[in-house]
Amino acid sequence: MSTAESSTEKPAIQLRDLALSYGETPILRGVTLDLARGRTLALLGPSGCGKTTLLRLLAGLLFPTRGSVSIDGRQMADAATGSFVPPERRRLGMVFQDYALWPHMSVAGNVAFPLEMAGIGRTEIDRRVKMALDRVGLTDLAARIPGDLSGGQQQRVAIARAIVGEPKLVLFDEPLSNLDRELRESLAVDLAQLLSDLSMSAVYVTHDQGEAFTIADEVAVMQRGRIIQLSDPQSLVEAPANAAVAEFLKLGTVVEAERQGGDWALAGTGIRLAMGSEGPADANRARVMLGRKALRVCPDDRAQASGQVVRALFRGDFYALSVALGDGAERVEVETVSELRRTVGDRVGLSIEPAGLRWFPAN
Ligand SMILES: Nc1ncnc2c1ncn2[C@@H]1O[C@H](COP(=O)(O)OP(=O)(O)OP(=O)(O)O)[C@@H](O)[C@H]1O
Repeated sequence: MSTAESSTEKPAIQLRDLALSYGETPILRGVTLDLARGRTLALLGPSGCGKTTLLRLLAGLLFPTRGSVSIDGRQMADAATGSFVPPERRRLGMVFQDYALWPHMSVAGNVAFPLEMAGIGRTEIDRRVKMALDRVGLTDLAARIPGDLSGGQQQRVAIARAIVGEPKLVLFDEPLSNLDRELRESLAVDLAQLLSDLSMSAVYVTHDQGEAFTIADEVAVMQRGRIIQLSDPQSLVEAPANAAVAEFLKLGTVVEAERQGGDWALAGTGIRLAMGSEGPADANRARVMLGRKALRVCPDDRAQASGQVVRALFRGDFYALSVALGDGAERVEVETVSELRRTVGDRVGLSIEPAGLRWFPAN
């Protein structure tokens, strides 16, 4: 294999058992992953799960308590040997929340800024700025100031500034989180297109799953300092690795199930979910996710369960319903959809589609 060939195979990122603690408190608990070049990885998870900590370890703003970080085949930090490459020598681009553009500087001035800080000569700066603006389609707006640009154009300035130094990896720290939902959704689509056109390797921190699914090739779902699943967006939805992922992604309602007379039923109720052959073998209790397609509102004579509508939201061409099944301590709320209008307090019959259930081991 030639050197050129082998160098193209170096992963953009390699993390090995990466951990970080503050004193006795573990924050990141051993993350191992590879990201291939030109791919975008989203770090997705609830507040406090360690996304920013992982990003800061990649950026070189934190030193790991355990494990190692390599970027583009080069070791950047290794807790075992103490080796450490400082942030300014990691060849990274960063895009922050709200882009952090200088309001008084022109578009070209903003993009030139990191090169000026690095002491690069004027002619070279002009050449690189022109190239970066060209790549993001902003050449004609070089003399404008950020305040005179649309949200999408400002995003492009921030990206041009992040790529002007020809980084090996671009880190995005919740860049859209302070924007309103409509703008966020349209900018996420633009950004996904731009990242794919630029073939950049990127890591994107977000707590918004829609944004992660739009932008990323791979999504790492994090919980309490660990990656609980790393997959492409479609596999995450179709095959959540465990109940925690299914619950975090709100793919449906996860409920307790128990065997009753050989078949599976909603725990504590007589509501039959599946025949014994359709649930997990060798267990008497399990957890099961009732996805929206697992339950259908149907006429009473075909219903396998009935419940009371506790929430009904009109979504344009259907109603999203929350239905309470069972009663007392065993009452559970499940989500379903109905094409016919239903209101709070209505009793509805539900049919259960075993193919729409996803089984997980009991806790
Ligand atoms: N300097 C510090 N000392 C002690 N604990 C810290 C420090 N910095 C962060 N933490 C804790 O580490 C945990 C993970 O923080 P981190 O910022 O990585 O989470 P996050 O997933 O990015 O959350 P968010 O979405 O809210 O930004 C949090 O519980 C936080 O309080």
